[in-house]
Amino acid sequence: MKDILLGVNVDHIATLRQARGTSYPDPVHAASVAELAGADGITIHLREDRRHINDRDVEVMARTLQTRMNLEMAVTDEMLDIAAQIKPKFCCLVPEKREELTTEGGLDVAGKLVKVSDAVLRLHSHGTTVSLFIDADIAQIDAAKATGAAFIEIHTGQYAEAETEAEMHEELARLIKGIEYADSIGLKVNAGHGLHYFNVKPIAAIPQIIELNIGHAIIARAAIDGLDKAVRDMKQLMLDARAMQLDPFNAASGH
Ligand SMILES: CC(=O)[C@@H](O)[C@H](O)COP(=O)(O)O
Ligand SMILES: NCC(=O)COP(=O)(O)O
Repeated sequence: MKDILLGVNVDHIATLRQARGTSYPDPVHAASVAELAGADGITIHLREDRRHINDRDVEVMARTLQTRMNLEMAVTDEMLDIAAQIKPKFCCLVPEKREELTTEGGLDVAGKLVKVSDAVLRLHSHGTTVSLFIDADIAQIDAAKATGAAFIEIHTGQYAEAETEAEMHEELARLIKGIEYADSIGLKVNAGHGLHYFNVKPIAAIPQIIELNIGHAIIARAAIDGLDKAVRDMKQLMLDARAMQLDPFNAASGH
């Protein structure tokens, strides 16, 4: 069974920096620490409002990352122009609303098929591999396939926000159904949003998942225990779940 990869999202190092308008903490430094601790890639979300990651962070990381950049961005001309300059290894197209606290759902690929397909084509033209951040919904998965994107990233937010074990199992079943379907039609599957140290194992145990992108929980843990330990512990939980070939539902029940 293939090892699962960890993409560390360093957005919220930049959130701390923006809180006071200082030059520290630097997400570029955090990315380097995360890579040395075992991150397989670095995810950064350049939002239209630059509330955390800014253009300087993207430009510097494009030159300094030793693993690879996964640039999350909205499907806009501004962001596509930036991606054409930076040429990240990966780009994940995400929905974005200025008023949202964080990403609230998956990209409506089915409803914006021509726009998203054109964006995928433009990103492919400069060698960027594209992932689409979508809900585990068959119509969205079919639409993602139709755009020509190689990857999808399944939104795990509803699973992460489940309040009861029954709800968590229901969400897990929905995610597994979508992930298995996406894999069956030739899409490569990543997952992310809201994952933390106590809910990651059932998701990491799903064999079709290639990579988990995790940010908020790792950066929050880093504030207490340091980023090196926060990354190493998360990666170990993921590798253990995969190596033990855990049943996701048993893992969700704490077995
Ligand atoms: C798409 C997604 O779930 C996250 O990677 C995204 O970055 C969340 O936005 P914030 O980082 O602004 O919370
Ligand atoms: N795409 C998910 C991601 O990069 C990190 O999301 P979160 O762990 O900060 O919720």
